[in-house]
Amino acid sequence: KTHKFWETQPVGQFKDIGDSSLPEGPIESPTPLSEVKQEPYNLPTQYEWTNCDMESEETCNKVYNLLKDNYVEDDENMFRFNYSQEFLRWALCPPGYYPSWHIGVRAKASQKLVAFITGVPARIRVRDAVVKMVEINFLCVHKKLRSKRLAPVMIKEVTRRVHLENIWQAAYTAGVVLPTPITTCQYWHRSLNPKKLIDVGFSRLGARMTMSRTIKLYKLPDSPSTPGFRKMELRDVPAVTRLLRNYLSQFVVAPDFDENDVEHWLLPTENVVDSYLVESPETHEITDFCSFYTLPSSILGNQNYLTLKAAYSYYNVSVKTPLLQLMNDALIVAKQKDFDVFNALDVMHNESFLKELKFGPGDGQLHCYLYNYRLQHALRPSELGLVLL
Ligand SMILES: CCOC(=O)c1cnc2ccc(OC)cc2c1SCCC#N
Repeated sequence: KTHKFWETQPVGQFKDIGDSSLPEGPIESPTPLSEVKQEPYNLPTQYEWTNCDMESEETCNKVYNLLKDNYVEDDENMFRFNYSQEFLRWALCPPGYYPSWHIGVRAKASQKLVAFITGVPARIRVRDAVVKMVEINFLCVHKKLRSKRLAPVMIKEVTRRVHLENIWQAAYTAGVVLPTPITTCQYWHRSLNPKKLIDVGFSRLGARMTMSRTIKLYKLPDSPSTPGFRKMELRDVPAVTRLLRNYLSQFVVAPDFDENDVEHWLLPTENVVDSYLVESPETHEITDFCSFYTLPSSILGNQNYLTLKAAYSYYNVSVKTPLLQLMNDALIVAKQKDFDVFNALDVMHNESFLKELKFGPGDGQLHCYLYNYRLQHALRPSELGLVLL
């Protein structure tokens, strides 16, 4: 397969796989800032660059609608991600973010937003090196402008703006294979509302299974089983940060979260992220943590349902409470909050609970990438401690 654009980029190339003479780490050295291209890349003449101020209700709404109508769909075009406006503000405005990294492409004549790409800063540890990176996300080109080769120039433009801030590495994911994944994850799905998933055509009634038998199979208790299981609060940030940093230290690639990061990424935010912890009733020590984020999807071409309410496993820490029990409690609270499905990737220790908690494997894969950073060989998903939104 020819990757015209990616073969020009400092990423692991397929031809290099297995070449152990190539050292692990940055592929290209930083360029002196004076040598970074100072002016934006050229777009086709009828389009212009525009910075999208995500803290502006009006602009955030335009980005929301572009993504709602044109962002990623599954292979069978049954679903399209429908990130909410509050989710987009959360995902794109973390501590230290750069508004200039929320890049839109506008049609000059109509002033309509026709494409989008974003970067947010992140400190990511790779083995024992903490690297300042950008997390690239939400690359979206309007359905009517596909195959105009807009994506490569958008990727070059966000790269240029990131270089101007002296950042030289990136992390990103894609449903497609590009040079070269550091790992490939599998999606797993746990039905919470099996009737709806069957009605929309995602799930099918098992052989010799009735609908009522299927509903019973996925039934969950009304409340969590772990004593001391409660919502995370602001006062818990120091303890959760310690717990999470220690737990993530076992993975090859993981975020290097500090208390500021934990406060932004993990404090419960309505309709965006839910996080719970276990506080020992005896000692009041915080021993475990689990979290999931809210990412609805539009259901395409179904008369009875418009939206799928999906929860996505985020960061979970099991020290005292078995991960199986902790995640079962996460399923219980997600069901209480009326989610239709709980999704998880086979990253970190997730494989240990997926089958037992009645997750089924999805048919989509998620490939994870680093830009300008070589790993000598691909990782197992269980070695990845990073969840990108
Ligand atoms: C019911 C299980 O499937 C999904 O939750 C879902 C929902 N919306 C999507 C939108 C675009 C899409 O494009 C790959 C996939 C989905 C998926 S499956 C992969 C995500 C997970 N877990």
